[in-house]
Amino acid sequence: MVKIVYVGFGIVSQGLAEIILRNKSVLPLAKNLKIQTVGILDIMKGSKIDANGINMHDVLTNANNDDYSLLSENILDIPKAIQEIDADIIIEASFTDIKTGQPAISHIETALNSGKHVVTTNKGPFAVAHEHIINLAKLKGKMVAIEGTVMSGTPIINVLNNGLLGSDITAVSGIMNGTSNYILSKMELGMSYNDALSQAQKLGYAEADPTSDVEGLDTLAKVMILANVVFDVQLIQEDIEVKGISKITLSDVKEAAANNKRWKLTGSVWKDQEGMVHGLVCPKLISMNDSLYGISDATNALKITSSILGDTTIVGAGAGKIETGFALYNDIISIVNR
Ligand SMILES: NC(=O)C1=CN([C@@H]2O[C@H](COP(=O)(O)OP(=O)(O)OC[C@H]3O[C@@H](n4cnc5c(N)ncnc54)[C@H](OP(=O)(O)O)[C@@H]3O)[C@@H](O)[C@H]2O)C=CC1
Ligand SMILES: N[C@@H](CC=O)C(=O)O
Repeated sequence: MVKIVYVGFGIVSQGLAEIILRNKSVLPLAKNLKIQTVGILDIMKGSKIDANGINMHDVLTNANNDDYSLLSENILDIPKAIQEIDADIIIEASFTDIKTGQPAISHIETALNSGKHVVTTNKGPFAVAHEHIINLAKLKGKMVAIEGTVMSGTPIINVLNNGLLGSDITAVSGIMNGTSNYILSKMELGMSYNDALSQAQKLGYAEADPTSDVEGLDTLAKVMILANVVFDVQLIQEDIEVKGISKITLSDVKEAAANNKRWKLTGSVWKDQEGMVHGLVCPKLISMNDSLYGISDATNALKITSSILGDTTIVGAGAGKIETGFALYNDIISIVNR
């Protein structure tokens, strides 16, 4: 039995819960182990702890009607609850704060210090405190899995950490925010910026504060995570030029289309000839012959440049409930199978 606890029970956590229920709580490829949810800790929606297992079918059925009355415990000290609960894995899916990484950093530290593994989609901690958390996990002999922090359920962190080990990567660049790509794609069809943004919110792609998506901060967080994962370098936010898509108008999009081009919000991280690592976030006009041209809606695409393989491009889901829930699910299986 693998006992899990959700910290933050929003879209992504509910996506994971749905996948687990679909598979009748049995983990495939993991010796048919059962997953049992022993806690849900959400500061706004409410909490519930049950050492015998929470009935997730009922919780999710209610959540689909925006009813969280089953989460009837009012737990305000989330780190204390994480510390005290008897569980194997903490699912950290509270909101991303790219400036401080909090409160997620304290959730993760508490989980590791109290002997629990962590799987998370929260970008803040790994944009600003990657080395600290990985070192703490090593010290405690626990695992921290972060596949969903970049490109949701599309494997990229695992590819960088395993599949491309030793390939001498020099750059990673592309589209890494689903919301802004969705907005720009819909604007190409004539939809207004505001209508496209509210659709992206309804579909579960946007951050709790979507300013982060449209002003490029979410892409910045991913650029900083990639700098840590690929180059082992902690970039400073203030050193990275960041420009979002909020100033791109319908007429800009039409004009680009008339010239067979498309606007895309791009992020890049690369190592220069002196070995210095740089990051950049900005919208770019993409031509028809560029592989990013056909990447539409919430799909993302990242080109990894390495001296051994040249360019390796990964295309796939960049955001969404089930897509991101899957990243957590996959990380849980990896931990159980290790
Ligand atoms: N949605 C997506 O496609 C993706 C999301 N992510 C990341 O995954 C995480 C979760 O995203 P998502 O589910 O969409 O976001 P949601 O806003 O839907 O869910 C986050 C939940 O955490 C709750 N919460 C806020 N603060 C705390 C806290 N201190 N302790 C416990 N719970 C808290 C929120 O309450 P309330 O809303 O009531 O304030 C909300 O229920 C975010 O960090 C996001 O950046 C990563 C990849 C893709
Ligand atoms: N808000 C983000 C969610 C995934 O990281 C996005 O739109 O890409």
